[in-house]
Amino acid sequence: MNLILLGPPGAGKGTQAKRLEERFGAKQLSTGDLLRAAIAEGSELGRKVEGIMARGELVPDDIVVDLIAERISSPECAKGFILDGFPRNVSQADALDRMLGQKGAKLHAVIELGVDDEILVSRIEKRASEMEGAVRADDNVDALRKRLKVYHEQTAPLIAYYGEKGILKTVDGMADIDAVSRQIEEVLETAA
Ligand SMILES: Nc1ncnc2c1ncn2[C@@H]1O[C@H](COP(=O)(O)OP(=O)(O)O)[C@@H](O)[C@H]1O
Repeated sequence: MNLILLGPPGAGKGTQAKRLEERFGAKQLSTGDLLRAAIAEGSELGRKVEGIMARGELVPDDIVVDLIAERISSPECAKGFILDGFPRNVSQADALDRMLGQKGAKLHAVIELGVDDEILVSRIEKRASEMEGAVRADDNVDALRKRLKVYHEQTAPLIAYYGEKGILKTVDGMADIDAVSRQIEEVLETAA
């Protein structure tokens, strides 16, 4: 099962990706998590992306495309993958298409979690206040606004991109976590 979870920051992609991982044995690949791990390690890559991420901007395509290309063919993805945070623009989606073409693999579905901007801002503020000292560098209101702007300008066009390919499934991301999971299971049954 090869899936993409699409949706704005704070839509709950990570939470649903973890649940899908348990359910199907497919591997969650979160570019945000991979980049944060590189920063935590203090690697050259981490140093390169740290400031960009803190500002809520996108890191260069070649960096995230390489991160994904490396993992998608690894044994951990033997049962498939759940992409969370990638692709984030059309050029990344085209790169993914080429990668999958080379492997002879295909995407089963792209699941869009639909959420209102206002609800997102309050979710992120809540996340920031709950995490206190451990807050992510980009979980402040300015960076969030920037991330939402980038989402609308660069990532939202992927809704039409995958809609045209006939593999887009939209669920209501504002429902509670279990209800979102159930909706995803339902749309996957029809996608199989
Ligand atoms: N596919 C990607 N392309 C470019 N930058 C990315 C990508 N994935 C993650 N990032 C960087 O990591 C940051 C955090 O991403 P992520 O963890 O997915 O959080 P969120 O969905 O809450 O914004 C982004 O704002 C961006 O700087």
